Amino acid sequence: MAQITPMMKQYLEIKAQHQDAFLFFRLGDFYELFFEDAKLAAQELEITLTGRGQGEDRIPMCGVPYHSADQYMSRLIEKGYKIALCEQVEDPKEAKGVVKREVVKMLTPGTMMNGNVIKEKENNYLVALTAFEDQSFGLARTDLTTGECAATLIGDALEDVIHDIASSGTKELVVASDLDETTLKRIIEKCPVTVSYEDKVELDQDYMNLCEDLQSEKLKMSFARLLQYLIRTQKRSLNHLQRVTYYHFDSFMKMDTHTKRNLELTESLREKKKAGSLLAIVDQTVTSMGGRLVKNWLERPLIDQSGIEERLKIVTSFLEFYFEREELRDELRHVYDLERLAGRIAYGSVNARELVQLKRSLEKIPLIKELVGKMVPSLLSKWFHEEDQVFELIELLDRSLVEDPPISVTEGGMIRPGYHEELDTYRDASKNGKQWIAELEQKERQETGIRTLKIGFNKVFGYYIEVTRANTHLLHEGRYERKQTLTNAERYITPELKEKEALILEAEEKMEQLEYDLFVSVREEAKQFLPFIQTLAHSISEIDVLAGFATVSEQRHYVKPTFSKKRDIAIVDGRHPVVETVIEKGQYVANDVHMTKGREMLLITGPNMAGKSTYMRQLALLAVMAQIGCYVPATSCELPIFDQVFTRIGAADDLASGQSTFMVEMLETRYALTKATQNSLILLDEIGRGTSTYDGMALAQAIIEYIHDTVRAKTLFSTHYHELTQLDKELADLQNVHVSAVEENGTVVFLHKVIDGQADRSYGIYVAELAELPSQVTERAETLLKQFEEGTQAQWTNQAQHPPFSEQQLTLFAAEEEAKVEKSVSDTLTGQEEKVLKKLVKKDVLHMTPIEAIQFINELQRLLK
Ligand SMILES: Nc1ncnc2c1ncn2[C@@H]1O[C@H](COP(=O)(O)OP(=O)(O)OP(=O)(O)O)[C@@H](O)[C@H]1O
Repeated sequence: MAQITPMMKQYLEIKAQHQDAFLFFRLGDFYELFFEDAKLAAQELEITLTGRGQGEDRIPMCGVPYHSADQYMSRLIEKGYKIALCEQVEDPKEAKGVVKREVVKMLTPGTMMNGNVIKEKENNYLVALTAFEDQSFGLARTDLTTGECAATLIGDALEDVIHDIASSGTKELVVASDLDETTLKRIIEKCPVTVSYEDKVELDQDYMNLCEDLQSEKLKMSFARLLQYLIRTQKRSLNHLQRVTYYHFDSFMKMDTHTKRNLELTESLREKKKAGSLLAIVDQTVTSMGGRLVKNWLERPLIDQSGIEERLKIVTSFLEFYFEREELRDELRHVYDLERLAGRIAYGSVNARELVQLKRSLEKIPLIKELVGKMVPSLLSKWFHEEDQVFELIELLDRSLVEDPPISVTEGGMIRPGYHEELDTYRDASKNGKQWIAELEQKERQETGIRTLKIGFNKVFGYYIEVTRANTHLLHEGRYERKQTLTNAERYITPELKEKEALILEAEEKMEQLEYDLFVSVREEAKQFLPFIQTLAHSISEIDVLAGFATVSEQRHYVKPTFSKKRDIAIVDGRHPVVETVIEKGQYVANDVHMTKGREMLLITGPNMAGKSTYMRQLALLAVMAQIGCYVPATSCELPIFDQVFTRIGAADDLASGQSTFMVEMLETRYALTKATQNSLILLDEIGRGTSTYDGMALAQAIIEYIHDTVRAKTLFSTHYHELTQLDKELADLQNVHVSAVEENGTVVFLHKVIDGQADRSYGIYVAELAELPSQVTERAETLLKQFEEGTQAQWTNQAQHPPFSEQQLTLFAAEEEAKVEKSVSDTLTGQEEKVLKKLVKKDVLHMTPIEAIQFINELQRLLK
């Protein structure tokens, strides 16, 4: 670059400080982006890339208008980028040289307060990770939109850290710049979040009180990193942050990301949508706050029995009162998102309309409280205290704000008459002035005799008297000053009109300013109520979630689970909560699960598609539902409280990490074998199928033996290796079960019923037929199967004599196809036609050029002629 302008110099200096973000550089009415930022933004936002300067020095540039910048910024944030917002911080008229500019705020995925990134029923977490010398980790998280803050410590287990970060809603991770590279890489591989850096870990004096509940220095340090990052990037009040709660990582049922995904807890595997997940079934909430809470609960089921039973007890009570519960839910529907509203009050971004919505929500509280009191009187004091504050806040908002204020806070129309004397005086002045003008209009009409004379207002000329051209001669000479000429009319002013105008405009200007100031003071006053609003929000969310559990339990005929001290599983007529809703009514086959002494492990065999995976997932889902405090789909259900659930079902979701499917399967299995305890649940689906039969079978057996003898966790193991069913003779706690199927007139009927004993066949070829594989393949497979079963497979092991199956079969198909064509062609056609058709059939059309094709058709035509 030959020469850079002073402004570019300023740009480059600021950009150097914000390498990892798009620098939105304010230039007048635009935010401009330069160099690589411009190229990437133009591509991501599909806007035109232009340039600044000439020739070789031309700098790539693109820009977005200031007034519509929000939508562009949100789109970048949604894609995981960060933005440094650089504003002009002095008045350009007063600037000497280049206008002073500063980054006033960072916009990042984890710190957004609004825009598309913020999903109504989802948290938006920013997580800070601190690695300590003793190999332990500290995690602190916050959702800025709600102010929720929490922290935990995790011993030397990166996997646990990853699972905690991966819990849904984490948008951004803050780490120290010297965090070990492999550690960071492993985290990012599993949870692709935006990474940011913060090295300062001293606790800011202003926010000390937030950490009062944190006992250890490590926890405080972890939270301090988060806080320092927020202070540095947000540069504004953070006083809606709530006290940091400590959560013990071990106080929840642990599930790794793979397990959560596989059980389709919060989204379906294929479509990655809520529909088809367990969440879609158990989330019957009617508020956004409730929606977020139920998702959180699903991510972290409880393991403390009293906590679970407290929730179940409430669900039971809600179930007993149908009408009250429905009325309660109707009331809850009118409750606004109090948590996020609290965030906006604290941030100073709340408008009058939202405050009125807050008031209307608060007005619902007394009735909600009364209904809750009828159903669960014992919880009233937990959920609703500080009742006075409800009324105080309602009173404040009612007294100060009109019923239907505008969204804008600068154009007046928000404050209720009678709230402020001075404002009322200005309003009167403005109103009287307008009245005076209306009267003047009448007077002028009479005096001049012009019936069409009118008084109007515009921003440029203020008030004016408008007279059509034809009538201007009727005006008194010298009294009216002409201001504007229109096609058919003239506009005039008079000294007395201008005098009144000054009074009216002054009153209006003062009124708007005063209204704004008054509104800000109401908003400030509302800030005093923040802790109360936040607590209330939490109670409302809990009530909403639990009333929703009662609703779904009633609609779908769930039962209350009980918990076994002996670690027994006794489920009668259990159903898969999601599958039962998608198959035809009455078609779902309920299944029992009995796992007690002597049958701690079930080895499941049965045809493909019979329902093995459904049965396995069903058990895990019932456990999760029970431990979040919901009833479960069964006739009766006794379960242990599981500390962890491990699944190895399906594969191919880790291809991005560059590992083979089989390797991933083994890694996940290792994780289960090393982490599971006697109180865990392990689901292993066809382990070993990713390698050769003997390897696979050997591994499967060894894994079963290891779990049986050493881990002793409750385990479901499905397999197609029927040889493994012999293991029940040696392993005292292993029981064979199978999903039954019957053959009727050559077709297989899947009964989906799981019963004790082993399956005799897999019916894989039958499923292949259902999938309409070419009949040559399935017929050949039948023959091979017979040979295998007759013990003649040995000859197939010699690869040298037999080409690989696919190759041999393909040549076979090709020859057969050709013979068929030749035969059918020769049956009906003349010699020449036959020749043409044969030529056509043999030609490799897909590899011809257009010219070759034309020549070829020409030749065929010639033959026929
Ligand atoms: N208990 C049941 N009642 C009714 N239908 C069921 C039941 N269980 C499973 N199904 C149906 O059968 C389909 C296949 O079930 P699933 O995937 O569990 O079979 P699988 O035995 O694991 O098959 P594979 O061995 O091929 O993986 C399900 O999508 C569902 O539609």
